[in-house]
Amino acid sequence: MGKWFSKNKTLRVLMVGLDSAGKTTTLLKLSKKKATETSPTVGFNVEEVKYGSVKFTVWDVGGQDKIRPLWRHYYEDTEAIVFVIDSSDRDRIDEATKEFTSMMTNQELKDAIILILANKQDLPNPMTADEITEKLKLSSLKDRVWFVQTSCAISGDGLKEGLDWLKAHMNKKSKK
Ligand SMILES: Nc1nc2c(ncn2[C@@H]2O[C@H](COP(=O)(O)OP(=O)(O)OP(=O)(O)O)[C@@H](O)[C@H]2O)c(=O)[nH]1
Ligand SMILES: [Mg+2]
Repeated sequence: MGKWFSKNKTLRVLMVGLDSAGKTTTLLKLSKKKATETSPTVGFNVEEVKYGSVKFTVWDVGGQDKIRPLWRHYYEDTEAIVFVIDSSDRDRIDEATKEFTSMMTNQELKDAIILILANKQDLPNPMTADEITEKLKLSSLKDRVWFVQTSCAISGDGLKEGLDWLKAHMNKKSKK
């Protein structure tokens, strides 16, 4: 139990999802860096995000299809996955589901909690949290702790709620 109760625990968070979902924009917003125009991530970005008494180390990995095989190199010791979705992109939700489902079979991630960010809620007619829950087949996941949070990475709407959820559930996990 020791490490979970230590005061200054840093939580390792891995942020993945299809290209252009809004991962880097989310990271910039969380780290309060000046939001600049992002370009597609080739490789990764990492930032320490301080949130109240908790520190998160957030890894943001590029999501273009050719570099998705690199995601797995970041799995080790990941305590939380943040899977970011462009909620306005109905054409690519099946592709997102495929990547998500395949990730879920990886043993290294079996204990990681899962926050889905249903991002780009500011665009017209976005998929709702319920629709995304259904598309990603989240209810069929066994023994996983997951949650869908709607967000807009540009305004920051929903990001605080996402961090609150991560914080609450990582603590809960520790009390098992
Ligand atoms: N309208 C809107 N646009 C967003 C939002 N989040 C990100 N974007 C835009 O979407 C585009 C892609 O955002 P990125 O953060 O670079 O996407 P990414 O997931 O890091 O993409 P890769 O690095 O290629 O994997 C940029 O033009 C962002 O400004 C959002 O919540 N709403
Ligand atoms: Mg990026």
